[in-house]
Amino acid sequence: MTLRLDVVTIFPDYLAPLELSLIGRARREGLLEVHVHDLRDWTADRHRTVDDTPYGGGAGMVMRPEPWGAALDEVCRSAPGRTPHLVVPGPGGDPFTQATAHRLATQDWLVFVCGRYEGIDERVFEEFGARYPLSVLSLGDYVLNGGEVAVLAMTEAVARLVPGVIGNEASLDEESHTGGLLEYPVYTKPPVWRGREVPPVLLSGHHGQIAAWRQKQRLERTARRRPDLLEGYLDGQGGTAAAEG
Ligand SMILES: Nc1ncccc1[N+](=O)[O-]
Repeated sequence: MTLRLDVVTIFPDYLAPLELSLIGRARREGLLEVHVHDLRDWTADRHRTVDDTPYGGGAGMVMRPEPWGAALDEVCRSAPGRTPHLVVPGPGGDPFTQATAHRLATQDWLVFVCGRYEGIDERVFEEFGARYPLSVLSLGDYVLNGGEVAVLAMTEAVARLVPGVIGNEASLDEESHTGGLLEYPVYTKPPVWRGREVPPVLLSGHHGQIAAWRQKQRLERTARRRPDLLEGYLDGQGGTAAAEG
């Protein structure tokens, strides 16, 4: 079944890049179905108000529950036979990792809820979290002004895992975070550039030596930049990988 993505946002133009390149072609080829909705279409007042002052005081504005309720009631019923998995990007969410991307890529329908301002009235999450699977996910420990940028990142990470979306599936196997290590350095022509040579092993034609060199590079690079990942990888390998060097 084609993966369907719906996005509800007050800045639909922010999601225009989903029309381009990888995602755009996948949509045209029917591998993906993407619908972007303007939350303001579900407001009832002349000013199309989506926010209001926070109960309990404090700075900023909170997104009102009524427009979200009306929007998600309609959007979550727009694909009979499918169950929507709601995804709420937010700085307080569970970490969005490559494993998360793989998990979401197995769903057949993701509905992204893009909050702005200081967030969305909590009762929206209670209401829809009681009816559908709902995940609050974060790209990282920093604060963006809203969920749209995160949705672009998450949809790209998920969509490229859908079979057929990227031409060369083999390249998915050796990327960063596949298998728990960072990727090895890559080189192409010319063999010498500004006096800098390509590592000779890569020109040797010895595939076993090349694979060993690449694995060593992945371990060294991960140890240097992401020791946290290395720990997880070694646990998975029973801690022998480091000993092998
Ligand atoms: N970090 C974030 N800040 C605001 C909205 C969403 C976010 N995120 O990472 O998904």
